[in-house]
Amino acid sequence: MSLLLKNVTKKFDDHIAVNNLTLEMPERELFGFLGGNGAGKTTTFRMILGLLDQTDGQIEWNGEKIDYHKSHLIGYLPEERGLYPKLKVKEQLVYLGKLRGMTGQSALIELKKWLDRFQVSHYLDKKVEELSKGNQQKIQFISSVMHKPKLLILDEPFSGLDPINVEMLKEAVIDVKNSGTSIVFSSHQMDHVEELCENLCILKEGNAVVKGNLSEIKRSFGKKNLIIHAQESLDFLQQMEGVVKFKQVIGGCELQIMSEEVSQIIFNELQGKGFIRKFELEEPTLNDIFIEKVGEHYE
Ligand SMILES: Nc1ncnc2c1ncn2[C@@H]1O[C@H](COP(=O)(O)OP(=O)(O)OP(=O)(O)O)[C@@H](O)[C@H]1O
Repeated sequence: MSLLLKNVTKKFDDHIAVNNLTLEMPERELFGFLGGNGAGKTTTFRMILGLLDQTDGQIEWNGEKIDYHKSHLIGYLPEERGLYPKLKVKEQLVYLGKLRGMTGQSALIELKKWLDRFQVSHYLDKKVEELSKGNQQKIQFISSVMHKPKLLILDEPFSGLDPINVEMLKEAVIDVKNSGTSIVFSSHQMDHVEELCENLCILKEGNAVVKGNLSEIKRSFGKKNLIIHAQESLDFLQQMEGVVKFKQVIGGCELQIMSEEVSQIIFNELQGKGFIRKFELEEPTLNDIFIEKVGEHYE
């Protein structure tokens, strides 16, 4: 059951929010969807779910159009979190579970299981407005997965969470994937995508500027990172051919180089100088790729 987007375009009046996007997202995988603010991620999600009509192109999941309101097989964590503040967690999530085809009893069992897992069992009878933003997000996540969807769309699931809760949610997302759910998620945090996804797409102003398998994307990027620690200044390296970026760090420098061959030339240059403590060649990070392709800095 893979998700297929074929030449999908969305226009808002004259503005093209998503431009001729073609993607195949493999089933039972975590697929990363990246892009700067306003790149078109949420618009794409809303089109996948049938909450917004595309201007052009086709979107199919298992060969069919998705209607989020009718399908019990879909889960969605929207960017603008949408729980009712005045309702208690229990009444609200049991109600939402029933909308997704669960019995009241099975919804309550699942809810308790998840609350327990997230170490917030005592929130069962609390009103949503009494919970912190991060804890509200955990509840919203539970509402998107408790009916065991086959396709799960998470719009920036980790935003606003502290590092401990980020780890907790990451583990939950991996478990949901391992239980057979296909997951698409957006994030501005490259390290999360790097850690979780095999395949991804980077959008820039509605266009896919990078897409495919993460390892292949890194390999085909060509440029590498080189970390050198030395006792003496390495400033002279910035003048060398093939050095794209040079950054001084404590104890040495970090370079971006055109190719692996350049590291050999630098290695030869430094040989015999006798003051090198560390010489490490690394693949580019997703952050490096994002900065080059989108032209903005993300940490
Ligand atoms: N209902 C709408 N009417 C008009 N323009 C819209 C509408 N929804 C989105 N847009 C425009 O479409 C573009 C894509 O927006 P979208 O919300 O999909 O971006 P995003 O990648 O999710 O951004 P962010 O990371 O900031 O959440 C933006 O230029 C936005 O202003």
